[in-house]
Order: sequence, then structure tokens, then C-alpha cells
Amino acid sequence: MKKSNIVDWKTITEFVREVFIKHGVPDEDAGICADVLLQADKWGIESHGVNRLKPIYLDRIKAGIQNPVTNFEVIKETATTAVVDGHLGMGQVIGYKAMNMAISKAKEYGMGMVAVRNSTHYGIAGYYAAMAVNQGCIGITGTNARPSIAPTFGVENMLGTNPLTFGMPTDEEFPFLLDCATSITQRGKIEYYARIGKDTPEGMVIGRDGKAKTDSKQILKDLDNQNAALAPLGGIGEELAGYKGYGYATVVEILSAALQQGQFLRALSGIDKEGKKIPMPLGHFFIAIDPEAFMGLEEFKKTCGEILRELRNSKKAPGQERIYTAGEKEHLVWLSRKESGVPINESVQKELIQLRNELGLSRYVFPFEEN
Ligand SMILES: NC(=O)c1ccc[n+]([C@@H]2O[C@H](COP(=O)([O-])OP(=O)(O)OC[C@H]3O[C@@H](n4cnc5c(N)ncnc54)[C@H](O)[C@@H]3O)[C@@H](O)[C@H]2O)c1
Ligand SMILES: O=C(O)C[C@H](O)C(=O)O
Repeated sequence: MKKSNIVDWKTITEFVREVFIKHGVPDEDAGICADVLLQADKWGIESHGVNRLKPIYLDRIKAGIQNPVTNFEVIKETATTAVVDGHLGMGQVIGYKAMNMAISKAKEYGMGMVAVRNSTHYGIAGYYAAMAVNQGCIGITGTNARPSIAPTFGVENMLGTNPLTFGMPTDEEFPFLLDCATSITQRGKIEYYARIGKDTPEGMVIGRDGKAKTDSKQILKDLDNQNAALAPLGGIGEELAGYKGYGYATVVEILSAALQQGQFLRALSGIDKEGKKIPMPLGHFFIAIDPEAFMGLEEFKKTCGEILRELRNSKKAPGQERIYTAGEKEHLVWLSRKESGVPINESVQKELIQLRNELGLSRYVFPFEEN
């Protein structure tokens, strides 16, 4: 077998699924968790893919701060809304079920919204928005997260990197899918930089002294010790309108916590006064809107497509050959990876081999191993 850092989709999906099962996640749920995790890699979002299998999900299950078995409890419901308690189960399973609930309500009543409490990290927000799009709906979702972003004029990491994510069906091959944090960068990207030995670009992270921080490994420690904070979208201070990112991160924090009366801001640090790891009961929200309840799905798709095409066809900046719309680059990455698989960096390769050996999954031989 020729050595390669690329693992085909079937192998990596089965492996990740089995690893979740070995950690106590029931079969069907393990399939959902693997699907959400690997969708990140399919779209080229390395920060939230297989990179995070061990450090986020397995380590948290092992530390007893996240339950492998998900108890999805609907605690309040109307025709168009619901509040769900996830009981610290698997965030991906909770997110999947909650968005499905919002979609069913939208299909029946035009709109549906589900607020979730006591959840855990749900991975890429775009997965859930895309679920709605695949059912012919507009999908909107957000989540709070452990404290990372400093408010404008502050240096304390207070807000999560809080993605605010929108998916829209169009008449094109791929949807409009705007899926990003409300900070310039997010923790997963800094983790990825640390894995591949890269500094974090200046302007994304500040220390308590207000000065830039760029050492990726150190930033991750400092975020936990409250000695670093991420800049909101727009950056530090008011000059490039960082208060807009700060404002949107706050919107996500409010919608994630206040509708379901859950924890927020520093209460989600996941670390107690003695430095011990504790659960971070996260909140999410999921909204589905059925364009059929307005002027019709086909009409919506057509107008949406026209807007996107007009944007892409507008005049390019000097030296630029192409204008993209949100979701397009991810679609292109998928097309380029579809037949091959996921590239795995050396640091993650070691983790996968170690997991395989520890869990007795000897039937998996990865293409990056020595023969
Ligand atoms: N669960 C959590 O707590 C959490 C928190 C933060 C982020 N995340 C996830 O992390 C992932 C990455 O977030 P990020 O902030 O690093 O995203 P990012 O900065 O890479 O931005 C990605 C978005 O920008 C669009 N985009 C990129 N280049 C573009 C261009 N030239 N023109 C038009 N659109 C363009 C992409 O299509 C995509 O929608 C997301 O999936 C997000 O949901 C999760
Ligand atoms: O890591 C987190 O706590 C949230 C998010 O996934 C991020 O990468 O910032």
C-alpha cells in the first residue's frame, strides 16, 4: 500500500463511528456524531473535523463532563416552538434532533424555533442550517461556547466564539451557507495552528495588557487562564467596527441562553476555582422557515440564486479572478475531496493510531502508517 495522508471517507467514517461507540455512544447516535464531525472535513473546515475527535468529545466523555448517552427531553412545546433539555448528552445528537423538530414545525406552520439547554459542543453550526436547506427551508442556528471573545474596550474573555449561521436554498448546485464565528478566528483554528506549528496572525488575540498574542500553543493555555481573549469580528477597539462583532456575539449569547434560562458567559468556562474540569452546559437555538408559507420555495430559490449570481458577476478587485458567495468554497472543497478522502495531519495521525491501538480496532490500517 502506498503511504498517504489521505484516508477515504468510508474508512474514516466507520472508524470515528466505532470510536464513539467504544466510548459509550449508542450506535445510531454515534452515526450522527461521526456525520457532523466529518462534514466539517468534507467542507474543508479542518478546525472542527477529525482534529477534534479526541480533544473535545472523547476527552470530555472520559472526564465525565459530557454524557455519551443523550436524553433529549422536550420540557415545553407549542405548535411553533419548543424548549429542550439535552442533559449534557452529545451536542451533535441534540442539535440534529432539535433542528429536525424546528423543520417539522416549519413544514406545518411556516416557522419553527427550538431553544436548547444543558447541551454540549455541537460542532459546525452549518451542519444544522444545511439540514433545513436540504428540506427546502431556510435554516438559522447559533450556540454559545466557552468564554473566548472580549467585549469592545475589554480584555477579559467573556463571550463564546458564538457562530451565527444561515443557510438558504437556491436554484444552484450548492446553497448559500454562511457559517462562521462572531470572532475573527475561533479556538479550533488556533488549535489547528498549534498542531501544525503555525503562529496565530496578529490582531486576532489580545492579552490582559492589550498587546497582541501570536504563539498558538500559549494562546490556548492563556484562554483557559483568562490571560488572553479573542477579538470580535471587526477587531480590537472601534476603528474597524469591532463593536459589530461584539454585538452579534452578544445576540447569539442572549438567544442561546435567555430563551431556555441557561448558563452564559463565564459560567461556561468549564473550569472550577481549583482548576478542575466541570461541565459547560451550553445553549443553542435552531430556526427553520418554510418559504412556501411566503411566496413559494421555487420563487425563493430563484431570487436567492439571482442575488448570488449578480454578486459573483460583479467587478473584481485588481488581481482577483473570482468573487465567491458563502458556502461556495466549502462546496468546491467537497468536490475536490469527494473521490479521495480526508487529509490527516501528522499530529492527528498519531492520535488516530493511538486510539485504534487502545480500543482494539486492529482491523483499521491507515494509509499513513509504515508498512
Ligand atoms: N460550536 C461552536 O461552538 C462553534 C464556535 C465557533 C465556530 N464554530 C464553527 O467553526 C467553523 C468555522 O468558523 P470560522 O469563523 O473559522 O469561519 P471562516 O472564517 O472560515 O468563515 C467561513 C464562512 O465564510 C465563507 N467565506 C469564506 N471565504 C469567503 C469569500 N471569499 N467570499 C464569501 N464567503 C466566504 C464561507 O463560505 C463560510 O460560510 C464554522 O463551521 C462554525 O460553525 C463552531
Ligand atoms: O472551542 C470552543 O469552545 C468553541 C468553538 O468550537 C471554537 O472553536 O471556538
